[in-house]
Amino acid sequence: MSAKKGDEAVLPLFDTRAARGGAVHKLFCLTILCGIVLIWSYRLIHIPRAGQPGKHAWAAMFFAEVLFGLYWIITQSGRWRVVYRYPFKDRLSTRYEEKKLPGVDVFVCTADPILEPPLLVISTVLSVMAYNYPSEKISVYLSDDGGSELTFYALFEASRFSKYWIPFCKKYNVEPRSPEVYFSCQNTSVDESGFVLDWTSVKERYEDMKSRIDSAAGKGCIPEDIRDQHKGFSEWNSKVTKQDHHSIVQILIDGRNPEAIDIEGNRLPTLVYLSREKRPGWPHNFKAGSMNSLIRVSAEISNAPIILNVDCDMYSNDGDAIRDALCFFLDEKQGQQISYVQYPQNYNNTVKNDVYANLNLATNQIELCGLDGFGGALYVGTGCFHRRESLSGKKYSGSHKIECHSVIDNKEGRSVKELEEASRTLANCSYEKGTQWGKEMGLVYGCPVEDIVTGLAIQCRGWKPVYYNPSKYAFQGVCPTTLDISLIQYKRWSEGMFQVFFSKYCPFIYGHRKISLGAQMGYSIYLLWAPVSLPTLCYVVVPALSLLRDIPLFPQVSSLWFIPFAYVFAAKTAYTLVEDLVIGNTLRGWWNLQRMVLIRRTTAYFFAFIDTIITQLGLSQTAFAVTAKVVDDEARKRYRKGLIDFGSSSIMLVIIATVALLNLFSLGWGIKKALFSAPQTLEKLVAQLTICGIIAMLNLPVYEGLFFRSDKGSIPSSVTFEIGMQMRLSVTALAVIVVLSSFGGAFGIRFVIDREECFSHKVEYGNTVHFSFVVIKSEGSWHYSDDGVDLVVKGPNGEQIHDIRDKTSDKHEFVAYQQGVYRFCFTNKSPYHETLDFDVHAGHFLYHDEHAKDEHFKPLFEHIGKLEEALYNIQFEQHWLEAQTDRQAIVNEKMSRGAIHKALFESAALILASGLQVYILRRLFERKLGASRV
Ligand SMILES: O=c1ccn([C@@H]2O[C@H](COP(=O)(O)OP(=O)(O)O[C@H]3O[C@H](CO)[C@@H](O)[C@H](O)[C@H]3O)[C@@H](O)[C@H]2O)c(=O)[nH]1
Ligand SMILES: [Mn+2]
Repeated sequence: MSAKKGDEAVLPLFDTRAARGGAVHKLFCLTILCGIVLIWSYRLIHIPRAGQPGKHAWAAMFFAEVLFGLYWIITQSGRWRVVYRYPFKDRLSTRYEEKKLPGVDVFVCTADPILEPPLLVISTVLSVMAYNYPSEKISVYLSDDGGSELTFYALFEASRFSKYWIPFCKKYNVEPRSPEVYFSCQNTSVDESGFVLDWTSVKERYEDMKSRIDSAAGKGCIPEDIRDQHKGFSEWNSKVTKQDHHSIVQILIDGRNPEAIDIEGNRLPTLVYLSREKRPGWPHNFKAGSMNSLIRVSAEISNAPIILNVDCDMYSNDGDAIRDALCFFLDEKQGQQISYVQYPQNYNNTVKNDVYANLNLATNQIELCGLDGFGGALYVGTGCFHRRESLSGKKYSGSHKIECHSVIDNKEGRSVKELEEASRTLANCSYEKGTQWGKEMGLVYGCPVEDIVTGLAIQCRGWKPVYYNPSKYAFQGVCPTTLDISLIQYKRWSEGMFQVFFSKYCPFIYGHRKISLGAQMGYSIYLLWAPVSLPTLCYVVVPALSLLRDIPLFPQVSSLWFIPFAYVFAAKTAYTLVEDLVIGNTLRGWWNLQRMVLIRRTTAYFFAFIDTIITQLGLSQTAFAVTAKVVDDEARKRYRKGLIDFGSSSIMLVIIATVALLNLFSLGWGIKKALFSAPQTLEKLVAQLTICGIIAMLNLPVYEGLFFRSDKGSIPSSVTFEIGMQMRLSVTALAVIVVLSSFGGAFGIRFVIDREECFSHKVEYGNTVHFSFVVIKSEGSWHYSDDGVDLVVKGPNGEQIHDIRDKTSDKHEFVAYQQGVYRFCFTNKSPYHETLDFDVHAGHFLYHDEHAKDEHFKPLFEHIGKLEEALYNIQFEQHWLEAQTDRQAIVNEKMSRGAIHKALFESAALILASGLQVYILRRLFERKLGASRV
């Protein structure tokens, strides 16, 4: 070793390499940028002139495209200078003896014994206790914001089980070191008899422990005989509640004690339970508050220079991760400036094709590396190694060598009792009063994404963070397995991040001259999630609505202007697709990701946007809704099957369903138009049709959830109901009718009638025939009358079915008991020519059918039937409204203005309706949050 030492010392402990292919990528970006600029130009050059319809829709599209374009520019920072990190832990081992390695304090945070079951928590704790690292240098701290005796009990059990678990892990180098995960995998094909014996006995112990914890959880109390085994249990009495209790600090294993050893006689890591004081009226600042207490308490007890922070569900998946991370901190040249080493968030419960897009492949493998390239590696709250100095608020000042002290036995230091006493004070509510904690020291308070903002603050103090994404996951956690949970999580993130953008920590201001422009932009990729909801909503609503009203918003296909639109869309899509496939996604996984992006943007981000504005106005405060880590068995099964769990009737579902149905209807409508009108019309509407078509395809599972599924994860009928009630315009019905019957023979015509005019319509046996008419205008513009027309309907044999007299509008329906040609004859008795709008529609109504006997389908068909009827009413009403407006327009001699006003009115109504919806949604949503608030 001594011979090699000389040249070893100069070799770096890690390497940073830039990704290949940079130049080609930059060129590609340039072409997209050109496309975007051309799109903007098109919008500016072709603004509809006064009098042309669709001005507002045009403005909305321009607004959306400008925001999309700008956001796209910002996101390029994540791909501009991608770097990868390579630590060399072999060099570390040769350079540092075990004794010389620094101590590591591991913080595990938990907040709720129901959402985060104690068994999950202790599995994480056990996994970090079992690192391939000198045990006496590891101290594990569990912060329990739930203040739960059960969690304490589980940790107490874990402290005993660790005596078997740690030596077992190290002896056979088992992975992963979470006992729960390890034993749930089938992994005993090794026929070393010694191993099998050990495996069996450790597993038995584990199962025993599990059943004791489970039974305590079931009973809701800790058995007396166990309570007597540790003094810590006396901390709990009837007065202790989650929101109101004194600080509890219990050192369960004192690593300095030479007697704290495992069954093989090796030292054990220190293990500490902490539940900081909580009092009503004292803000506890969620996870940030918990981390800051941990920083102080651990400083008192072990004060290791390196801190590893994991969430309670993020177990260690690689026994060597500490050594990898140390390569960065201990590197002679660059190590001293490094503040933290962040690992990506990976999950062990993702499913094939990833329905909720939890994998974040592109983020983990590219974007975060891109940020790292600009010196802006994010701190994402878990799986992060910190330098204690930088986390506690110290500025980078040039020399920060990590002290590697050896362990002192407790005989020389303070007693466990003294340490616990001292620590308790540090975890009291009042301790931080008048200090810089939460501001300049520790994690930053006041934001639901304490991690991101703290990382930014650390960077702005001159430190250089590192993002390291090893091929073997260092940590694995639990990702959301229902749509609700996932959207609530994304809402917290996007809201928290948008708040940062508005606060003094806005990277462009706070980071000005402190971090590079690339890093400032990189942060903004995430900080601006919430506002991206606005252009997205424009794009999923406006083209569809305009299609319904035959207003083209895009250049026609034969125009050169069509090219930039098509290019930008195709290039971007192809790029993300290829990228995703290259980094290991499947085609369906990518497709699911597109759907989730759409859903997140139109719901979670949108609500986050609204809530941020409200918070900015000082009207409310944001809470931290803890992500549930467990769901019931049925929900788990649906998740495994890849079925979207729409779950409870969250208000977000109303938006999801509305967007889905609106686009489906517009698509149907557009196709119908395309089939029955001149090709030029089609050419103008191709782009909108495509947009609606893609959105409809993305939403296939939503339609399934609305109409075809009946399990608990399907969309509850209250959502459909809410759409109907709140939107007035029952999009649900519209969609269904288009799909089921619009091709079956709907017929709408506007014509001028002098005296008499007849129409024939062929009808199948058993069809229900709906018809309606509206008198739009009379010929002379000065003449405004309520003169009506007569309508006589006759069947194939000349029998009279309806006789309507002197009406300006009417609608009826009848069932055709005979197949053949039905005649509709209008008579105009007034001396003027009248313009008439006439609609007839013969549908094969499913709910009239006898064969719908299957109990399973019957409710569905009834539902559809009702919807169909509802649609017809709406269509009729729309016609009537239109006719009224046109009539008005004639009177005013301002036809076009009238149309614009109408559009305005319609959009205003829609916005109003959505506003109302949002309000109700918010209230509901808040109640939902309230339920899981900590
Ligand atoms: O009052 C609280 C609330 C939460 N937590 C803990 O914080 C962690 C993260 O909470 P979780 O509900 O799992 O949030 P996620 O959305 O999964 O968390 C991501 O995003 C958060 C910021 O929004 C970060 O704090 C997390 O570290 C990061 O993993 C969990 O261990 C909780 O126990 C507390 O300790 N105290
Ligand atoms: Mn989590």
